[in-house]
Amino acid sequence: MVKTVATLDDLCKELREVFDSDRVNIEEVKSLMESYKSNPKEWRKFAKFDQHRYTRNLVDEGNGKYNLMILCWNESQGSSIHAHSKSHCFLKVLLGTVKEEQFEWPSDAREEAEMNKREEAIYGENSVTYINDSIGLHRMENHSHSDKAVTLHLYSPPFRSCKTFDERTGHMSVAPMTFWSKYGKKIPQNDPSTQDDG
Ligand SMILES: O=C(O)CCSS
Ligand SMILES: [Fe+2]
Repeated sequence: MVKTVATLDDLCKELREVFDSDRVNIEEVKSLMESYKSNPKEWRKFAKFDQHRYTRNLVDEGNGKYNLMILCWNESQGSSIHAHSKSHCFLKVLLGTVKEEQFEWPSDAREEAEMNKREEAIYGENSVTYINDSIGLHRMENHSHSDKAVTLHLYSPPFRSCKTFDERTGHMSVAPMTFWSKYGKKIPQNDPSTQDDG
């Protein structure tokens, strides 16, 4: 019997229960996140936008099993192409729409080659998508030129850096995952605790 939740608080509580067991049931987490109908009143205290790049705002550290965070994307802001450090990545759209472009892993790290884009998809409000490294890489973007977007992400286990890739060459770098705010409070950006302490 798939549980449903009515509020963001209920979702946080149910997620803690679900992740109490050691095995992650991907479909169970996806349907739980899908059952929550986005209510800006419940998440706007986490929703901080920045003119320069999308923001990452920690909501819950899930007993150390996952990080739950709210990402805020101004018009046309997007991520780099990235992997998820062998973790599960669940993403729910809370406001607006986001475009996901999925890529193959670069075939050979030694030679420069344009990365293979496999497919792209647009996700609207309340939809949920899932990826992990065995599925591939992706880039997320708020492709709207007029509307903001807000997304809810769950990474399990939490990770503090991830591999990013240059689309033209396949060149890989490692990027630290920092938080713009934690539990609704902005963190001074030179504060080492901005690091994702996953
Ligand atoms: O956590 C990040 O910064 C990547 C957002 S797309 S899953
Ligand atoms: Fe991602």
